[in-house]
Amino acid sequence: MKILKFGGKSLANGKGVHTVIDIIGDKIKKGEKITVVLSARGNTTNELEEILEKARNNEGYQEQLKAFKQYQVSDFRDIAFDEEFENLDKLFEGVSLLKDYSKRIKDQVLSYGEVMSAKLVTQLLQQKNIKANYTDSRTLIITDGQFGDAQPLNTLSKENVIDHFGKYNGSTVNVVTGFIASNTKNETTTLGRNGSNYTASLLANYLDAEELQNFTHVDGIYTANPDLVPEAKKIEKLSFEEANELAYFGANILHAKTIIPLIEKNIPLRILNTFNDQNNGTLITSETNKKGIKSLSVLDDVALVYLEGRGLLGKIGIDARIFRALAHKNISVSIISQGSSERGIGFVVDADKAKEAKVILEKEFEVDVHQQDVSKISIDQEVSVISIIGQDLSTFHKPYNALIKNQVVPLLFNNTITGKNVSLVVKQHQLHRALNVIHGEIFDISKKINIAIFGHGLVGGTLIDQILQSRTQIEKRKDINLNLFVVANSQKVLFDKNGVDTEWKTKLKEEGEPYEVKDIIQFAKDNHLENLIAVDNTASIDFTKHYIDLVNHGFDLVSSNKIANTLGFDFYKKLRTELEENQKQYLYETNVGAGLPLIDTIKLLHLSGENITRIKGVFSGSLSYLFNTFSNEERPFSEVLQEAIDKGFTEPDPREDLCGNDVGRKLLILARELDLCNEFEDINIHNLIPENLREGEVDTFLSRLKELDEVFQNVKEDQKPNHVLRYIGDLWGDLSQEKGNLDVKLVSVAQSSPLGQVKGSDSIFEIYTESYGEQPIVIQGAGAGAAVTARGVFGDILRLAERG
Ligand SMILES: NC(=O)C1=CN([C@@H]2O[C@H](COP(=O)(O)OP(=O)(O)OC[C@H]3O[C@@H](n4cnc5c(N)ncnc54)[C@H](O)[C@@H]3O)[C@@H](O)[C@H]2O)C=CC1
Ligand SMILES: N[C@@H](CC=O)C(=O)O
Repeated sequence: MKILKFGGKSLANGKGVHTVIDIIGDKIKKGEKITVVLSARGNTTNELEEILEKARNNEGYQEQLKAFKQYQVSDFRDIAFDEEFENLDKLFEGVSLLKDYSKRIKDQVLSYGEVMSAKLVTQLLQQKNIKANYTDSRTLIITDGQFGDAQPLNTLSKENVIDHFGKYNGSTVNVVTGFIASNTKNETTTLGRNGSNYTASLLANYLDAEELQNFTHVDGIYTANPDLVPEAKKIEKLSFEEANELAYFGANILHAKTIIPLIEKNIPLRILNTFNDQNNGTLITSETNKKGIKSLSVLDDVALVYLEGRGLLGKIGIDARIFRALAHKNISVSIISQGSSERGIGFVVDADKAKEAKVILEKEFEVDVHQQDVSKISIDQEVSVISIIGQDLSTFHKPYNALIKNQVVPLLFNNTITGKNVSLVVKQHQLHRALNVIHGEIFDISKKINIAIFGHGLVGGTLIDQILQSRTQIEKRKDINLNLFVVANSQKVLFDKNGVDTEWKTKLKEEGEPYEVKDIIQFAKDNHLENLIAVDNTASIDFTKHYIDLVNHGFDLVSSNKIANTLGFDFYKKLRTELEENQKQYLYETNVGAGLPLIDTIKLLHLSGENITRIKGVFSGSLSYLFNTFSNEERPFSEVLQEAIDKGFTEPDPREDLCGNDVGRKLLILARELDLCNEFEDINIHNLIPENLREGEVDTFLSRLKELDEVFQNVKEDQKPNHVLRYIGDLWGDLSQEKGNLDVKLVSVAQSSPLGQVKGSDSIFEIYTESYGEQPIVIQGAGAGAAVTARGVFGDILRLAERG
């Protein structure tokens, strides 16, 4: 025989009950032998509890009671619950007169939920000519007298069940009330919340059932609650042991006690979806699967209790006193953690017991507090417990590190020695993010990286397109899901927590809204987004002022913008301190040489102790293009300059290139990589712009480019034969001192020299070191351009994503 158990949501008005009747009908038609166990319908139990509370508090419960009755019959006009309604009326009236109720009365009130549910389904089955027998479990399951959480007396209950099914179970379906039972005085008791599952597993055990099918409103057990973790996946198979852990740690689809009667008889449990007949659900059996981590589960109605004191050190019996005092008041403790110094112990209790627990402990340790042996007994109500079921401690560093990187620092953690489970207590407001971070880290699914792009001009716009084009491939190859949740310019932002698509430009125009950077931080927080990266593709000094705030709110930084690295040395240091404190990273490979691997190379050489003695070269892609072309071709300077601008080689304001600032910045960035403390003012810069063109709007400057022609034609003609112009950066001097010499200048070099040979928009960097002597390491290649720069920024994003 199979036991079919249907939960409240499966039995709700509308599609619910009728689908249940169809499922039962189909099974009967196929000749399957079944017993049906039912919960109360929809929200019935909660409603009854609320009405009871209102009755006690004299709050006027009549209206809610009326609506409750209507709900029970509204979809079924020919079903009468006169007797049940009359009894409920009397009970509530009594409670409102007494202004109080006992647990015994509460059990009586709640029992009507299951009674009406089972009566209704029995009658509906009978109307379909299916032989059904309403079975009140109070005549079968006998318990102790603990109202609200009664324990079954197995021998008696088993006898009753076998006897009943012996009499009534031929071709008739017994429709049994879940959750309710009775004590030996024939008073109604209940088996605790989710007790219907327990009823079903007790029946399965007593009747040696072939399978227990638990019909719910979800497709099975997931790797995490899909409401909190969108990437959660259904688990096909679980062992009883794992299911037991899940049940304990809050997967309320299972009742903790449910599993034990099934394990005893090795009866498989299948979790199914009433509303999806196409799915096999999750099968729970005694078979263990060695594959590892199974699921994340959450307890969120809990509080953390913490007892601390120097005088506890080495004192015997402290823990015993804590647990005895709490047990005495029936307060159950879970997740315990104690430091080896024994100076403090933290543990978790149900949230509604926390204050009581504190009072009990304050009383128990009154003398110890007085003697200053105990300094603090505190509670934190705003916590949740996450349990990683199947987590081995040997790989626990992965989710743990990911949490820290995402600014979730667990308050406490503990593991089981035999099972593979680790539980973490986290702040409640961090639960959502923590779950997604751990889930992304431990399961075989892609890790989501949430990226905010600031600036979508030449570089930023190209980057967005490159990411959107490659993200599917990257997800396949690297299990990394690049989610662009923000695209912003200086005026507007487009938010999409699921990631913008190729229509981002139009959407930003039409749906973009004015913003401040703090709105983006708040959006990430509100949507519990993890693995955050802010990408700066602006040329704005204003935006760099937000770097520290972003870092403090959990963002890593990637930047093509050179400004932040070339502001005052104090800011440079402060940013790095904040990054270190927050365990965040800042990557800016494109700051020098666009997509060329220059900064990384310099960093590695320096870190490995290689003494860099000089760095020299053509640092600017735009000025390289300008002087390479101008030196070799007989064309006006302004025409070639306009070409460099049109090709996207120059800064948004090309005067930044021509005045030498851009090369100066690059030189300073490299100097600072070598731990030199130079400031921007230390750079000797040869400004190429005649003084009369330096001030004013960029458009005015662009309209006067021709005024540069004569100046540069003269410079070109003043050179020695076979010489060409190059605009170079040079970092030299004793680089072991606090500061180096930084020069930016226009030089004339022999065409046959390495610098003279540079072509197109190539940059060339000669790195002189002690080991390499006179022969420098040379890095050469495209030093500017939107595509190569965006690719470099993309590389930095992937580096961060992989480091996780
Ligand atoms: N073009 C190249 O070859 C290379 C450029 N870079 C750097 O890349 C950065 C971007 O350059 P382009 O794309 O050429 O500039 P662009 O002028 O085309 O784009 C800049 C974007 O930033 C936005 N923006 C400006 N201020 C902002 C703010 N406060 N907040 C948000 N957005 C803001 C603008 O609305 C615009 O969308 C610059 O810092 C440049 O130095 C770095 C290496 C090479
Ligand atoms: N304007 C810059 C762009 C790269 O940093 C250059 O020309 O090199």
